Amino acid sequence: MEGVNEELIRDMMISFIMAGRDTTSAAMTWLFYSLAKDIHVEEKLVNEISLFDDYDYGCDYNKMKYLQACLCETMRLYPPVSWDSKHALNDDLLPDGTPVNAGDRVTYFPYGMGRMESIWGPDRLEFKPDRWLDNKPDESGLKEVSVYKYPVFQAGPRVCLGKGMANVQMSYVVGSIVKRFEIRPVRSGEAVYLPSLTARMDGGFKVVVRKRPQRGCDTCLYKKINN
Ligand code: HEM
Repeated sequence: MEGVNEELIRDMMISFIMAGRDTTSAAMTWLFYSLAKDIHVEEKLVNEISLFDDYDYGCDYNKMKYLQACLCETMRLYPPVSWDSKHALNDDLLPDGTPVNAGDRVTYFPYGMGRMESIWGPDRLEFKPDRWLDNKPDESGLKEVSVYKYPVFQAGPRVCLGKGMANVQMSYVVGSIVKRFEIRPVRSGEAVYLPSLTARMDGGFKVVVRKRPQRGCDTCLYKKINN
């Protein structure tokens, strides 16, 4: 492509493919895997999804609290970006006094942080979307968790530019699929998390897909309740 900067094209392709595609597909793979392992969580999610129209999954995704909680919990245990490094240009001092010298590599580790007892408590290794729900009767949101404790999308000035879009995409795809189909793994046993630039499931996720009995959800109870 004459006159077009090849490095720019390369960088944009990396952004499209790695930043925008491999991350969301990895997160959804682990979500389908986690739902198949815990049918109570799956049942609760199907109940919530059946209150919404297909159209709402993308537009009103942040009203679907349990779906958001399932996505957060999946990415806590299986972050699409398991670690990431930066190189210091100049000497610096971290807020806790740790010196960083020019050229040093500093790595943050979402996979490790997602499994730390000091952050998530003794049940840190369990898949429990409820831990994200704010159950105060007057508020219906998700708990506020500092992005510095949960750096799945990075934090600060270089936070993921596609975070909002990723949530819309994943809510739409997961909502549409879970509403219609049951996904069950072909293999039994624990899947293996393969950390890489974007993390994958070893061998992929081979599944059997069955049509789910419909619950008359197209009447969109959510709108009826709220109008
Ligand atoms: C679950 C999905 C996603 C996760 C977990 C995720 C995670 C991350 C992380 C950890 C970074 C920081 C990387 C670094 O500091 O080097 C990042 C950066 C970025 N992400 Fe995402 N991402 C996701 C989806 C997306 C999507 C869908 C897009 C675009 C449509 C996107 C676009 C970007 C871009 C452009 C950056 C670079 C931002 C910068 O350096 O200023 N991401 N993402």
